[in-house]
Parts: sequence; structure tokens; C-alpha cells
Amino acid sequence: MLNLREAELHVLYCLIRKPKLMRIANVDSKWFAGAGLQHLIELLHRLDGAFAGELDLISQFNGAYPNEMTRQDWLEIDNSAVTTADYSGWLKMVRDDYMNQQLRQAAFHYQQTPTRQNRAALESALDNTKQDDGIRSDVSLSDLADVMDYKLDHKVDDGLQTYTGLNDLMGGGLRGGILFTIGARPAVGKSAFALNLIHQLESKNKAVLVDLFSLEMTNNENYQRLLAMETTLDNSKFNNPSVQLAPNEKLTVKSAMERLKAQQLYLHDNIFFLDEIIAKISAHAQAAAKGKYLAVIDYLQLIKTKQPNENRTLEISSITRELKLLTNELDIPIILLSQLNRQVEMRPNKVPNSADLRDSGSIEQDSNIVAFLYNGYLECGQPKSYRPKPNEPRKVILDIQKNRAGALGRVSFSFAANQLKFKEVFL
Ligand SMILES: Nc1ncnc2c1ncn2[C@@H]1O[C@H](COP(=O)(O)OP(=O)(O)OP(=O)(O)O)[C@@H](O)[C@H]1O
Repeated sequence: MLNLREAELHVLYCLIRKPKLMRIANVDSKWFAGAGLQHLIELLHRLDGAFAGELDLISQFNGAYPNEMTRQDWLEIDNSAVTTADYSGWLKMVRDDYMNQQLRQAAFHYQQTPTRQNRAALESALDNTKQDDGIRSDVSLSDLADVMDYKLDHKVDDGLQTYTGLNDLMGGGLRGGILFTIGARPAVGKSAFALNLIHQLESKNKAVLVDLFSLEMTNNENYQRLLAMETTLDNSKFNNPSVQLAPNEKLTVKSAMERLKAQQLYLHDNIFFLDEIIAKISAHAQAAAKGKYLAVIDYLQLIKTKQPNENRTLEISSITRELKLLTNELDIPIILLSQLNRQVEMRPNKVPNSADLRDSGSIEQDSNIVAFLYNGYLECGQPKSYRPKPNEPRKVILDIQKNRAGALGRVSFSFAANQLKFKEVFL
């Protein structure tokens, strides 16, 4: 996670290269730490772009404020080497930190000396934190060109890797800003598939933080499923492991438990309200390193809201809207599982489509990617549904039918239901 000092340096790096950024939002010198950075902001305000590059700025600064900034300070700013696309986010961080600091100080003074005057100061500090900061991320084509320029010379993050076929269709992996909805009929294995995706992601990417909101299964059930996947032991043996597991299997389980401990996976079986889900996601996403966070919600139709709407379609629309906005705001991917209505059972080929997403068309509208999971296999590239046989691995297709920034296509899996394990089938 970016620290405050880095955010300050990034803001200055951008302002020195693009002084016009000063005009898109107020930049107050008070928000910055230390006389050097504060005076540099004041000088940038006064010059309003009238300097010929960084060297000229340094010489004007040294003339006005001798010995306030060392060569090392300037080098630190230079080392930022960022694009200006995230300027508003860094400025906001610097501003918010200052406002919160003022609020803490005012609260401390009021607690020590609860006078009317100190109370007014506290109220005003609180008002300041709530005020619209006017910091907007207006992005011009020239800003976007900067970003593309940067990407032409630097390899950008591929996103979070999961199954190979899925990575290919997504043109990389799971990236920020993606709401990925997976719909399936009950018992096809969508909860199990979500756990498998997380498992893939934890094994193929370093230091990823994942939140799994499971609104229908307990943490214990999910943990047992994780152990079954990790050990390839029958899931039912974990119901009474002391009796049902052989001594060598217990050793296998213990080492699987150790491996799982290393993962930053948080299971939540007691959070049902949308605003609580959002609060948890916001806290963890901001604590995680950039590009290293994923939230999975199992499943949409069980999410509750504090202002329930009699019209469930409208309520579901507001939930998917909020989740979509959250992916953009925090620049994170969210995987949202969804039930399908029964119509799909009536169709001869039993291949689901967007019309089967229960409760609302907003699910398709708000999602960047919509995929369906169903029992089936590919024959000459075409999906064939089938009825799985007991005690045999099932054939399952993940069918991507909407993909805003990538290809449509299908990925085939073999699903060992007793181990809850999905293996990709390469055709
Ligand atoms: N020990 C086991 N042996 C055989 N099959 C099992 C075992 N444990 C789980 N399963 C099967 O694996 C599948 C797991 O489904 P999962 O709970 O992930 O489905 P889902 O699509 O999320 O459905 P729902 O919405 O009903 O929960 C189910 O079909 C279940 O019957």
C-alpha cells in the first residue's frame, strides 16, 4: 500500500511535469509535510507554469528558499516516475490525511479541555472532512496518451491469474474494475467453482488478499471444502475426521492445513447486508497491495439491503450497480455468483443465457463479464448438455457470454464433486 510520503512525492512529480494540474483542483501547501514541500507548492502556485523545466524550477526554489530542499529531496521526487493518470487519487490521499489529522487534534483538545470554543473547533474540523474536496479525476486525451506512452515502454501487470483458458479469454487475468458474474443452476457447483478459482489464484499469484462472502455456507463447510480440494480426499470424510480419516490421510491433511495458513483468504459467513460487505471490501482492498485483491460473493440473490424494496428487481439492480461502482472506485475485481431461474431447464439444450439470470437484467448490464456454469462438454466446438453420472467426474463448461474487454468463449472442466475439485480440460 502506498504511504503518505510516496503520495506527496507523486503529486509533486506530476505538478512539476504538468503544472496545469494545479488548476483542476485546489492544492493547499498546508497538506504537505515539512517546510520544503510546502514552499515548493507555494512556488508552483506563484509561477503558474512559468518555469523552463525542473532544473529552472530548482534554481528558482533555491533562490527563494536557500537550503530548504537537498539534492536527495529532489531525487526522491524524480524517483516517483509515475504517469499523471492517478494524480487525483494521490492528491486526495494527501488532502484526506491532513483533514483527518486536524480532526484528531481537535478531538484531543476538546477531550482535554471541553470548552465551547474547542467544541466549535472540533465541529469545524469534522465539517472540513465531510466537505466536497473538489478533486475530480478529469482525464484528457493527453493524460490518456501519457498512460499509453508508459505502457508502450513498460510491461503492465497482467492481472490475477487463474485457469489458463480463462486468462486467455480475459487477455491476461482478473484486473481492477471488473465485475465478473457467474450464473448457474443449484448444485452444478458454482460455490465449489468459486473456491477453485480462489485456490488457483492463491497458487499462481503472490501475496493476494481474498475475501469470500459466503451467504449460504458456513466458514467450517468452506474450510472443509478447501481441505478436500487441497488433499483430493473425499469431502464427506471431514464431517468426522478423527474416525473417517486414516492415519496417513491425517498427515496429508495437516500439511494441507499448513499450506492454507500461508494464504490471505478471509471467509465471511456472517455478513449479509450490502453496506457491510462494501465496508469490509473497502477496508481490505485498501490494505492490500495494488492489483492484489479479490472479493468473491456467493451469491447475489441472498444479499440483503438496509432499505429493502418490495420490488426485488429494483433492489437487485441497486446491488449490482453499487458493486460495479465499487470495482471502479477501488480498482479491484469482484466475482459475483448468481442463481438462474428455472427456464433453462425447459429448453432442449439446457444451455443458460442472460435471460436466465434471476431477478434482473441489471446483472448483465452492470457486469463486465458474464459467464454460465453448466453440466456439459464441447463437441466440434458446440456445447452439449448432459446428465452427470454418480461417482464419475462431471463434465462442466464455463461459458463466457459477455466480455466487455475480451473474447467470448468456453472453458471445459472436469469436476470431481466428492473432492470439490475443478480441473481444466485442454481440448
Ligand atoms: N462428498 C461428496 N460426494 C459427491 N458429491 C458431492 C460431495 N460433496 C459435494 N458434492 C456435490 O458437489 C456439488 C457442489 O455444489 P455447490 O454447493 O458448489 O453447488 P452450487 O452450484 O453452489 O449450488 P447451491 O446454490 O445449491 O449451493 C453438488 O452437486 C454436491 O452434491
